Formats: sequence, C-alpha cells, structure tokens
Amino acid sequence: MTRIGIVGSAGQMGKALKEAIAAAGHDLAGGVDQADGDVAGRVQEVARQSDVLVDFSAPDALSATLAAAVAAEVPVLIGTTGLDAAHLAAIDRAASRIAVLQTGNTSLGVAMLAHVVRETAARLGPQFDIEIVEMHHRMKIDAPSGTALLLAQAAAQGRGIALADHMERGRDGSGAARDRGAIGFASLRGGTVAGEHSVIFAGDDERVVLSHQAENRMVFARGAVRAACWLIGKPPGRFTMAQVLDLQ
Ligand SMILES: NC(=O)C1=CN([C@@H]2O[C@H](COP(=O)(O)OP(=O)(O)OC[C@H]3O[C@@H](n4cnc5c(N)ncnc54)[C@H](OP(=O)(O)O)[C@@H]3O)[C@@H](O)[C@H]2O)C=CC1
Ligand SMILES: O=C(O)C1=N[C@H](C(=O)O)C[C@H](O)C1
Repeated sequence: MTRIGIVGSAGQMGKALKEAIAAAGHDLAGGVDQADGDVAGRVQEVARQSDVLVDFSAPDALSATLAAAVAAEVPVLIGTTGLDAAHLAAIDRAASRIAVLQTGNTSLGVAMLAHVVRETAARLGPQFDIEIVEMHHRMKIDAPSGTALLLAQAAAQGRGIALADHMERGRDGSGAARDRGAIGFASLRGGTVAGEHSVIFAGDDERVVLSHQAENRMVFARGAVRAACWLIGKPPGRFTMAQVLDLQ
C-alpha cells in the first residue's frame, strides 16, 4: 500500500486528495498545513513517513516541501500554482536529487488538451491568433492560472517560439491591440467554478476552440494520486503528466 503525504492537506485540494487516496486504497502518511505551525519541521516528519509527497498549498511552502523531500529521498508532486522563476529554479535543483513532477493541472483531460494544443498550434501556424480564456472560483489568488500557462507553453512549443517573448497578459485601455504572434490571456473569477480553460485559435473568418471543463476537484485529485504513485522508484529528474499518461 502506498503512503502519500500531503502539504496543504486541509485545503480544498487537500480534502479532495484524501478522498482520492482512500478510494484508490492507498494510505495517507500525514498532512501539513500552515495553521499547524513549524511547517518546515512538520513536512520533514511527514516526508520521512511517506513513499511520495504531494504539495497543493501555496508558493511560500515550496522551499520546505522540496527540502523535506530531498532530505527523505522521496519523490514529490508539486501541484501548487503561482510559482515564479525562482521557484522553478528551486524545483530544478531538487530534481537533480529526486524525482519531481510539477504541473499546473493534474487532470487527464488537461494533459490530453495540452497535447492537442501543441499539435494544433504547429499545424495551423502563426496566421491564427492564440488567446487563452480561463475561469475559476472566487477564492483563486493567482492569474493567469497554472493551467493557462501550461497550455500557452504547449502552444508556444508547437509554434517553435519562446513563450516569455510572446505573452500578452492583462490588456487594458488604449494601445492594447494584440501584437502579431502574441499569445493572449484573459482570467475570469467568480462563484465556485472548479476550472475552465479554452484555447482559441482565431484565424480569418474561422475559429478553432479547444476547451476543458473540470466539474469538480476530484479530477485533479485522482490524476495527482495516479501521478504520485507513478513517480515512486523514478530516478532524479523532472517528469510530466504527459509521461504519466504515456502521451509522448
Ligand atoms: N495542479 C492542479 O491540478 C491544481 C492546482 N491547484 C493549486 O493548488 C493550490 C491549493 O489550492 P486549494 O486547495 O484550492 O487552496 P486552499 O486555499 O483551499 O488550501 C491551501 C492549503 O495550503 C495550506 N498552506 C498555505 N500556505 C502554506 C504554507 N506556507 N505552508 C504549509 N501549508 C500552507 C493551507 O493551510 P492553512 O489553511 O493552514 O493556511 C491550506 O490547507 C493552489 O496553488 C491552486 O492553484 C488547485 C487545483 C488543481
Ligand atoms: O486554484 C484552482 O482551483 C485551480 N488551480 C489550477 C490552475 O491554476 O490552473 C488548476 C485548476 O484549474 C484549479
């Protein structure tokens, strides 16, 4: 039976994960939350009791999670979004010691969507403008969503361009016309929406719209449990949901 430790165990995703762990017949090794205090100490303790660590918490928790996973030599799945370049560099460093999978979306459907987006961007070419629209619940703190960013990365890879040089985020006011070749983002927030993403390829007189709707958080939780179990026994390095699902 696999022992899974959770950072962010009392949050919305933590609760869904506990349900998915039990449904899959695995064991909850322990949970860590900010309210417990001494996050660094507690996550070390949980990591030692785990076969794999899963983090759905906040960017502030990342360094403690990575340090604990490296010290305990257990693989780690990072689902937390809103990460910046320094966080991603810290993940790369940890991945030289242990297996790490970091993704903005652990659902099977979004892994498939990213695959199709990459192909579509490659085949349609730059005469189709790419816009990404996402909607989430009123409590979400980061924008664009981690999923919007990973879909944009897939589109950029398909086109053979660097995403950082082509992002248009938060258009407002005059002078907001899109640049040729840009990948645009729009973020909507409200209600209890679990997560909706559309990648729009807008050409002359036609549009291709590729979408995913998460109906509840269990799609993320089930995918996370599957990915976490898949990571056990893997060598140090960075892994992707596409590899977990054998999409590449
Ligand atoms: N990759 C994916 O598929 C998905 C990713 N997410 C991402 O997962 C993250 C969590 O989402 P959600 O569950 O909705 O958020 P919640 O706010 O419901 O829960 C966050 C949890 O993390 C804990 N936490 C926050 N800061 C720290 C810290 N510094 N140290 C330890 N624990 C901490 C909180 O504890 P306390 O309450 O005590 O502060 C809480 O239990 C977000 O970044 C979200 O975008 C969400 C869904 C799917
Ligand atoms: O915060 C959320 O809820 C979600 N976050 C992830 C994201 O930022 O894309 C995944 C999912 O869409 C739900």
